Amino acid sequence: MTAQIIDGKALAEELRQSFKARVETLTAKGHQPGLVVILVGEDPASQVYVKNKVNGCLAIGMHSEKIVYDKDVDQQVVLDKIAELNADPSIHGILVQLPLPRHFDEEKVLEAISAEKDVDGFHAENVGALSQGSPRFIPCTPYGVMKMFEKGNVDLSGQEAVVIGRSNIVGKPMAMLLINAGATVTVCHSKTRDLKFHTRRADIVVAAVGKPKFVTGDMIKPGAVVIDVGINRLPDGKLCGDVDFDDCLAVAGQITPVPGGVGPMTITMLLANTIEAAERKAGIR
Ligand SMILES: Nc1nc(=O)c2c([nH]1)NC[C@@H]1CN(c3ccc(C(=O)N[C@@H](CCC(=O)O)C(=O)O)cc3)C=[N+]21
Ligand SMILES: [Mg+2]
Repeated sequence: MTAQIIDGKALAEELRQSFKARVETLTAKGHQPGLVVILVGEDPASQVYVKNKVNGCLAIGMHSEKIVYDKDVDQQVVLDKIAELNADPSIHGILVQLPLPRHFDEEKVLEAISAEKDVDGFHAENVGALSQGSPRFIPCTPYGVMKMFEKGNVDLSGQEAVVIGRSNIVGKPMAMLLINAGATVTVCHSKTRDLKFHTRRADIVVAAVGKPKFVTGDMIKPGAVVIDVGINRLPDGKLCGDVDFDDCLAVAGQITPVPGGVGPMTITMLLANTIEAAERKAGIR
């Protein structure tokens, strides 16, 4: 048996094409969607992601700009910029690229972003709305994964789902979305005693651990859907996920690749959230 591959890159492109008309309508009404990405420091991987985000916006007619600060910048400078962007009617989405340098209070920075412009969905108000089952902005990576389930015709209701990783960015919101969709959800993490016991009985496994090729074929139930959220840079410069793709390919029913899986979908859902923010402001939804 060979798993069906869920092509995130193709789905991302399909969705981005469908966004163009919405952007055009908004622009004609004087509400061209605008996203600002704030980057602190010069981490090369972050620079690539930020460039992909800005270019993804521009390619479908949105406005986008990045603001780059030196890694030693005073936190107050960033907070003042966020306040300015909160008040700027031409900007609908604000994203502060994580992680921030150590002298930053990450929570304070994220809470400074207006909840209406928090296209990452990391603001406490938006986290609360999601956990109550009435999301306003869904965090981009888990949102992208949900779209991939849709594309792969994965019916989540009643399914056993295991999320590996409990981060605020991926694991927790992913678990919330799966619960809201009717799955029975187990969240595993570094303290989990017998990980394989859990993953072996799962119909759906979402890996967000940050360890290259961590999930192997023997951990997977035959036919399961395996979603790889990991982005690990190997010493040879190659990108690799948290899933041992070649090993799981023979066991899984459906699987996502890295690159070309969840990553492109993350950026696509960032565009979707920014467009949605502009539509709300324009009174379209
Ligand atoms: N506030 C904030 N929001 C984020 O959404 C956020 C963040 N901070 N910090 C970093 C992570 C990481 N992230 C990625 C997005 C796209 C790809 C992506 O497009 N990956 C391509 C490959 C890109 C490459 O070649 O490096 C792929 O998987 O095919 C990867 C990683 C968003 N993040
Ligand atoms: Mg963890």
